[in-house]
Amino acid sequence: MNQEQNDIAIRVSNLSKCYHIYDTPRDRLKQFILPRLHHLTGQTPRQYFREFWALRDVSFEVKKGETIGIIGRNGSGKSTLLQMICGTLNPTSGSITTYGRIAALLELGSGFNPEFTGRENVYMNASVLGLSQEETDARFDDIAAFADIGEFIEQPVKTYSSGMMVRLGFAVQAQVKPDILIVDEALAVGDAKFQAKCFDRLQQLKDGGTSILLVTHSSEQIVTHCSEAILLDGGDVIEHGEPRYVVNHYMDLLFGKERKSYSASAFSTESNSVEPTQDDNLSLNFIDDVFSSHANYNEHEYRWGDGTATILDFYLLTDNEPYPSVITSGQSVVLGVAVRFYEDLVRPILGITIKTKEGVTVYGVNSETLETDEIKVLGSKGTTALIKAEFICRLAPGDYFISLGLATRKGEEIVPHDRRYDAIYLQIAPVTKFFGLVDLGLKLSAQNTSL
Ligand SMILES: Nc1ncnc2c1ncn2[C@@H]1O[C@H](COP(=O)(O)OP(=O)(O)OP(=O)(O)O)[C@@H](O)[C@H]1O
Repeated sequence: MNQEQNDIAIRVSNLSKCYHIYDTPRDRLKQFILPRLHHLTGQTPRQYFREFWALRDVSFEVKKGETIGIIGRNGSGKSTLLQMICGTLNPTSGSITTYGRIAALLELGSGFNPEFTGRENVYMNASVLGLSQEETDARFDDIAAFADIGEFIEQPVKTYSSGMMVRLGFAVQAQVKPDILIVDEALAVGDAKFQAKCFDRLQQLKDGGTSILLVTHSSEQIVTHCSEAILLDGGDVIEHGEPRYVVNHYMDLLFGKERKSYSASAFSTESNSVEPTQDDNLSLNFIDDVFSSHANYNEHEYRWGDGTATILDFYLLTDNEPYPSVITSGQSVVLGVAVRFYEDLVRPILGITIKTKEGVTVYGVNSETLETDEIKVLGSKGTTALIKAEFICRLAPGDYFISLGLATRKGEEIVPHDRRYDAIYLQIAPVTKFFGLVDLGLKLSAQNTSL
């Protein structure tokens, strides 16, 4: 085995899965019988099924100790992919190579026999994973303690709640220290405390060199726990890379209008006579897209939209410091954005969201929720506008990103013109005043009441 192979835990190459869909059970029967008869008669057989490609030409590698998140809408092919990696489903074409012991936490309680007790299932599960009776004896107390389901460990699994099943399943899989651990959405069932315990355990496994494939609908889990993410849609890999970027794309699939590719020309600016404006001692450019030229710009921003209106520039100001490298909690912040409308747009909406670096939304508003009438009347073709947001920064120390979006409504649907996710980076300085996520400005008072 060469060095490169030593580093790899899973290699998936051009993997595809095609299901045969039969409209009626009779078609299935015909498909089974008739080709055999045609074989005897020498006729060309007819096909009685439709092909459905649940996964198409998927390739990626997972290195040792790496955690890769797989995200996608319902039916995008995530479970199909995991089942093929676990060996419970055969690929139509392509190949999978895995190195080391694989443990999988797939569908709820899938590895359990419902008639057996928790204890018996632990032994069965562990033996499937390659542990001897003695090895399981040695680990049993740890497994039971991790699952923390009390006396239920001696009861048949069919009496368990779904949460208990996941607890026991995860406890077994995690205690055998697999080389590869596959977790399919199962953790979503556990309560928050148990989830936190599982993620601690996943971190320990990761530190010990276990590679993890995590399938989840939770973008926060992907951003927090994964080093890379893969977005599946309709059986295709449509994004593979930095988790934050992939998750933003996923959010657009869920909530956005169908993604239109934005071309340079869509965002290119027509030359006109509008001059850069001075505001709060900062110049904003209303002609060229100079957004990315400023200090707080995040080059990993994720941008898309139809380009009929664009966010060309921004400024950020705290206590007269333009584009501050560090902001102190409690300072007032002014954010200005320059927008330009290339078409007539009715009632444009500007949205602003602040997220932690883990992708957790701390705060989000838009001009509709705030009922900002001045923004509603903007949007005439060829015009530009300065939109200003002001707030007191009450964020806890850490790294944050501001996302901006310019959209209009078409009935119930939102039409995104320019979305600039995670486009502006904020660093909040350490403070000793409070701990936690946000400064609520709590005031303490006391009075001596002793007689
Ligand atoms: N045995 C099967 N026969 C035919 N089609 C199938 C079969 N199993 C899955 N599919 C189809 O393949 C597609 C992918 O299914 P899969 O379960 O992998 O999606 P998923 O991304 O895991 O979805 P979810 O988030 O809902 O769990 C779906 O359209 C599903 O209907």
